[in-house]
Amino acid sequence: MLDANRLRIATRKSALALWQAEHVKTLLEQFHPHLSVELVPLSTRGDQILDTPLAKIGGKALFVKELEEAMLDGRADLAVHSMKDVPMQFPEGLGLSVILESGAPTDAFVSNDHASLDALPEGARVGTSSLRRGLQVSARRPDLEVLPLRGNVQTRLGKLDAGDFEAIILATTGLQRLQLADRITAELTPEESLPACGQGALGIECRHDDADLITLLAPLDHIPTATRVRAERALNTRLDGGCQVPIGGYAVLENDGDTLWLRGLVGHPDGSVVLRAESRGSASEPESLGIRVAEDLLAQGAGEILAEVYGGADSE
Ligand SMILES: NCc1[nH]cc(CCC(=O)O)c1CC(=O)O
Repeated sequence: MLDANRLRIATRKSALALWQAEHVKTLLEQFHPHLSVELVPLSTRGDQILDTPLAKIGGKALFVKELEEAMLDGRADLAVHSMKDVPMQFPEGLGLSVILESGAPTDAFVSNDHASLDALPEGARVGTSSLRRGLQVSARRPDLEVLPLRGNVQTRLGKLDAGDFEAIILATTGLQRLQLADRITAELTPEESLPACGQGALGIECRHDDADLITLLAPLDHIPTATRVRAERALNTRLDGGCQVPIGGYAVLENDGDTLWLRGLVGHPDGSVVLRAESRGSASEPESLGIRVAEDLLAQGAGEILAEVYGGADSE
């Protein structure tokens, strides 16, 4: 932190990224009225390459590299990330300092003509580039045609409205944050679409050695969300999951926050195999619960499915 009264948030320029950065700015200025927080909008390589499947261009790290460089060379103090997009490893000197209270963790079914996934006509086209979403759609409705859909939230809705698809699947919270909740036709239950690890939650990345900044960020930390996300990320890490993977992980707190219930899923991208595991454990040890559920999935053959997806250039 160069200046005790001024903080700079590195952010991508998409509407969702800007909303998230503004949200953190508002919270920080509420907790610390003397602070002035500004946004530093940056273009990332990921934003510039829109037509190639993410798995082929090196995954979601492409969306954070420029932000991380800005923090490392002192052009910015912090960056706000959707926890489901944050890689497990951080560059030397950077780390996750806090996890904010989660929005809705679910996926949303969005269609202009059809009320639900089950109500789609045979052969209908469903847009999503998420292997996790696609495989769950295909497993439930093998007759549907799951097609790639990339771009920011508005671009994806535009392609639906243009008639490219009968329905698309998006994150509920992304639509809510952009004041587009009225586009949600039906919120998918975790049984219909198990969310991604960390979905709905925001995290803040900054330099490890920036002790003053870490003190300022502390009031934004939300322990129940952090607990949930730690279990989900431990599951993902034990499965050796990168970002673009056919893995779901979703934990909820029970018993006044004493117990965590974690459900995990790994599937073949075409939906022909779906492995599920779940377990409950102490909320004081989220990582061991995540590892346990991951090992249950591995015992069922998750490793073979994931090796095929990572190794197979023709998986997308
Ligand atoms: N993949 C892009 C992305 N990253 C985070 C969100 C939504 C916000 C969140 O889940 O925290 C979205 C949009 C989407 O998946 O529809």
